[in-house]
Amino acid sequence: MKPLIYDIRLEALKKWLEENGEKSFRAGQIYDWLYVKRVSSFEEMSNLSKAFREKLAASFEIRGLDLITKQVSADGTIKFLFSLHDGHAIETVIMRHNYGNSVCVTTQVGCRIGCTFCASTLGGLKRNLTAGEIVSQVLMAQKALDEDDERVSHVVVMGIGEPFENFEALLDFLYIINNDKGLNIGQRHITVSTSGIVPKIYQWADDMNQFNLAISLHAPNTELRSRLMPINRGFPLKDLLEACRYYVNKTGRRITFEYGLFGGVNDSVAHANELADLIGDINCHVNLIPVNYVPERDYVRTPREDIFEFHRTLQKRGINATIRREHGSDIAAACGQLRAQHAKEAAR
Ligand SMILES: C[S@@+](CC[C@H](N)C(=O)[O-])C[C@H]1O[C@@H](n2cnc3c(N)ncnc32)[C@H](O)[C@@H]1O
Ligand code: SF4
Repeated sequence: MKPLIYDIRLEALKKWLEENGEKSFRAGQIYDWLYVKRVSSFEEMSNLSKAFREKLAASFEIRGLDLITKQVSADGTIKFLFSLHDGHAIETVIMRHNYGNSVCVTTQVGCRIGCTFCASTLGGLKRNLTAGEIVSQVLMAQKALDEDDERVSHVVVMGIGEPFENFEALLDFLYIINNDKGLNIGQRHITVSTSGIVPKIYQWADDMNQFNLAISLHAPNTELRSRLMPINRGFPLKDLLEACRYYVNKTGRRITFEYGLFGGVNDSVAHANELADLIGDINCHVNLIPVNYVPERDYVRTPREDIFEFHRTLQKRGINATIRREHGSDIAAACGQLRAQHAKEAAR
């Protein structure tokens, strides 16, 4: 099968052009058609010769994603369920903030990490997405925002899948959306979230130090974390935090810890104090996430007052923390939930 044109970094496209007897500056023109004018066929690239367009079409696909369904929430959140060329379904979300529009992208069809609270992992991992399939999600979101003359200003890699398990495609994706000849989304406006693949955190700190990093922490001690996230057995909390300290020291940047509040599991004042003891020496921000209900999982919500109490405890201990604003809470909000619902309906 031909690769997607959206899979290709600008430098790689220049190289391909040179190897195919074309001028490398054409790469910038192609990027402009793809990411600025956002055409959906090679024929529309009118400043390229017909023969050249045919050559491109013979080597690359320019296919977008097929929309299966779209849910629009009262707060403006839009959740898309897209179908890939092989029929797999993935989710992409646009969230509206006062500072801009952020898009949450999927990196894998499913996930093999097996966190006990997450809908994305219910059917295991089917396959990795290519860089172009991840880029296409941002493009589809941008095309939807074009209708309101708005732009995608931020990207969060927090959709279905573990991005650090699809590392090469992730890096290609990031370079493509960051390129100033294309979508030009600033590195500091892009956040990647990982469940804690420790060796990749070191690599990230060394090579990708202008992009934001978030860690799904969810527990203040290693026993509880192993119960919630089986990855903690392979990469225990102590090693994970050492990698986080390395990131902060190496980059001089703050790291984000995501901490889901699961009722009666990890949400007491004692847990908040234990968390403060654990991360108190790290330049960090804690994002408290009230658990999204997933029917297949039996976690329940922490009562509102207890969420505030947990937050206050962290703040009193000098930990920078916020409670995540809930986007689209009136629609299937938990990541992977729309896809899981779709799979159930298809099986009926
Ligand atoms: C779906 S994951 C994708 C990125 C990466 N695999 C990770 O775990 O960080 C994005 C975030 O959603 C959180 N999450 C997953 N299921 C959730 C649920 N039911 N309620 C609240 N947060 C959830 C994860 O812990 C993680 O912080
Ligand atoms: S939270 Fe992240 S790593 Fe864990 S199962 Fe869900 S997608 Fe995978």
